[in-house]
Amino acid sequence: MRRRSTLSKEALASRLAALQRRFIDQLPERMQRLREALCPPAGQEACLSTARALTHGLSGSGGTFGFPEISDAARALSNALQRHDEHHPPEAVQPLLEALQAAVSKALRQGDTTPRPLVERKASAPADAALPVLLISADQALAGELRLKLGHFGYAVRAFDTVAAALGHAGEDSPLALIVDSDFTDDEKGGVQALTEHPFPAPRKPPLVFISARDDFEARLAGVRNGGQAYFTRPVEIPALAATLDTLTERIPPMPPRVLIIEDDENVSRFYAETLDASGVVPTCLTDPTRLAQALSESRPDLILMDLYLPGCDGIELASLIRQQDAYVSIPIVFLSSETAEEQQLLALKSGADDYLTKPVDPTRLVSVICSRARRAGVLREHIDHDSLTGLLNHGRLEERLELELLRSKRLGHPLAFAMIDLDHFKSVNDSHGHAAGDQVLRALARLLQSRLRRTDVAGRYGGEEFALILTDTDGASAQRILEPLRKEFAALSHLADGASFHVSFSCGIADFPTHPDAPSLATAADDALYDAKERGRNRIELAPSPHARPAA
Ligand SMILES: Nc1nc2c(ncn2[C@@H]2O[C@H](COP(=O)(O)OP(=O)(O)OP(=O)(O)O)[C@@H](O)[C@H]2O)c(=O)[nH]1
Repeated sequence: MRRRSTLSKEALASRLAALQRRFIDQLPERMQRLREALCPPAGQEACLSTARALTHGLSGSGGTFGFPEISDAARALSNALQRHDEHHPPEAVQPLLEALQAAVSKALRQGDTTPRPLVERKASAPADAALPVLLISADQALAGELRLKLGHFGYAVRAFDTVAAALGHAGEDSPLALIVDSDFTDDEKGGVQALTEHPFPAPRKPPLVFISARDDFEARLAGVRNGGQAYFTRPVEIPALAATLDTLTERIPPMPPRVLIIEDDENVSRFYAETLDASGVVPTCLTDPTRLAQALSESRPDLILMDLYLPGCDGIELASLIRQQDAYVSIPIVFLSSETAEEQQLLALKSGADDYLTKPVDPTRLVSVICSRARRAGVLREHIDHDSLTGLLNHGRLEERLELELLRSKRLGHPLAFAMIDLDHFKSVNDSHGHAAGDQVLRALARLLQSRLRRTDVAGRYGGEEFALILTDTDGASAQRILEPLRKEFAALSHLADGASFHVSFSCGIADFPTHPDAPSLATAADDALYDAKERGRNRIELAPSPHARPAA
């Protein structure tokens, strides 16, 4: 599995130091422009709008780069320039300009101030390591079922019937998760509490998952109070439990949250980007608000971090513009500004913003506000965008992704393959083994697709027993070669229902870009190829011919 590389503390410090250096290097030129705007050479007029923009920029960025005196002096000058005629600076401007110059000169002398403290990224569990799990349950049947079925998902379950027995072995097993089957009755409570009250006999206390026959408020609350990070009611849905274990053990690392930074000062924007990047967030910077639509559709952010003052329009207008589009109604927007007036902050929040950070923002606060909001928004979006049975992208989102990936392929001149997969004789699977067994088959295929495809590929549930795949940078023939082993592996997979074992196969149709130039023609061609695969006997993959190919004589 590919992972994002972790930026070391030293590497981040050196990148931030470089940005700070750039900020310092630009100070003389910024001051020169400010002087020209406020005290123009004889025969020229002052230009207060330019001076306001320059002082505003300095007040926002000074503190960010460790020079709060520059921010304070620039803000004082900026305030003095408000409500004055464009070409007539107030008399008080000279001492304020000199105070700013003094702060700037001090920064230039100071030169190499160290950047602020950084936040370290959390290490995650290795992707392919064996995953020991401890189970505490007095129910032998449940223990046997979990051992067998979680074993299919790569977990080695070791079961104990009491907390004391499990704790006795936890030191040697170093489990990555602990599953406790409990009904939180008075008898048992002592045992469950022992988990939280006694030091865990391993270097790291593993995440705790409760399984219970109870689904009432008191039992769920007891689960939370005893440190449970997940709660399942019996009968346990094993794939859902396995998916939760995957997340808690970080076997499948969560997608890093994406943040779009809209800030016209490139230096400041890069500072936020570097700080967030070091905390596991994927930042995209936008300095020109007129390119907002493209940035939103390409970066698909979980959160927008936006300056309140931007060239051409202000942040409040931009937030309203974003909120007026259905697709972006739920994206959290956090404003950043050196504006401390409460009235202005309230206005920003009224326009649809979710939070307001005052510049200069301490990097630790920036990371904590942005990461927690972006992660929660990401989880919410995962639920909205994904099919609840298989966890794959739903039909609507898959179509959006196809449009987006096509745009990218066109721009880069790369091929793209679109594949449609349909389970064979699935009606008879449901009829013979029951709908629940049919659902298990759908999940098994989804899991196989997720585990075998590259992270850049996209898998979705197109409809009932139909799936679709987008394989980027891949032509049709290569896609066929990639999917052939998957087809064989799936057909060889044994499914179990009521003690009986059975097999299911799938048929697949593939079409590619640029042979088929747009989303509708790709989908139609892949669907036709799928129909051919069914006609030719099922359990096979067909590649759509080029629409320009001459039919065989
Ligand atoms: N278990 C389960 N079955 C589903 C789901 N969605 C659709 N199906 C079933 O999938 C079956 C599709 O049947 P058909 O379209 O007749 O096709 P088929 O039996 O797969 O036959 P071929 O596609 O021709 O090989 C129907 O019985 C649907 O009820 C689902 O979410 N769960």
